[in-house]
Amino acid sequence: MELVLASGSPRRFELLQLLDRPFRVVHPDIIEQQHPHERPLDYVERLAREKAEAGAQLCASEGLTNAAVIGADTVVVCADQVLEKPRNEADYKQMMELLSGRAHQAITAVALHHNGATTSKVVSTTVYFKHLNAAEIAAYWQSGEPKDKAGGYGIQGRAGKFVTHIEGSYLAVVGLPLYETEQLIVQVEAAVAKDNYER
Ligand SMILES: Cc1cn([C@H]2C[C@H](O)[C@@H](COP(=O)(O)OP(=O)(O)OP(=O)(O)O)O2)c(=O)[nH]c1=O
Repeated sequence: MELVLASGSPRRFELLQLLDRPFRVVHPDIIEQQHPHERPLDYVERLAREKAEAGAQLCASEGLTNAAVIGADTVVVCADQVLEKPRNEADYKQMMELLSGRAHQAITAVALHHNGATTSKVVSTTVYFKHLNAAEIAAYWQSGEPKDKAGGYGIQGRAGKFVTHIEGSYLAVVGLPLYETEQLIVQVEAAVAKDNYER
């Protein structure tokens, strides 16, 4: 079984390295569009599963049929609004004004596809932001950090100083919850070992 990360996120690459298992990376391209009335938790989980499954197809097209492929997705949810990557500075500003001085959910789903089946877990973390003034919001955009991050911020970067506390998983906010990811891998490994034993 070969482990594969289906992601272009440098955060997910760095985090997955911490599991000390060799893996390769593929870059599937999927459409990230919430369905009407789709709950945020369901949306994030669907995207993680679609990324893992699209990654498995890419692997299969390269002749790698025994891959265990990881996909993940992160969104921020605040006041019933789903915040993904900001489209531009104005979009970013709206996000920061919404997040300022209140709590929101950072939701990450991780999925693992192996041998035609996909398993997944969703982790929701509550993140509390201090009140942000216009100068702080403008300066943070100039840092370049917000552009490629859900909700327009990176807790692991300069936005760390905006966060008063969290309830949940820090690594899930950054993009890949390691405990849950390891659990999914171990479950698949156990199923493969059982299958080999019974043959
Ligand atoms: C909230 C938050 C998000 N993020 C990042 C994690 C993800 O890379 C990104 C959310 O976008 P995603 O669409 O989940 O992922 P992605 O497009 O970066 O990568 P992939 O190829 O796997 O689809 O936001 C942080 O780095 N720090 C944070 O605090």
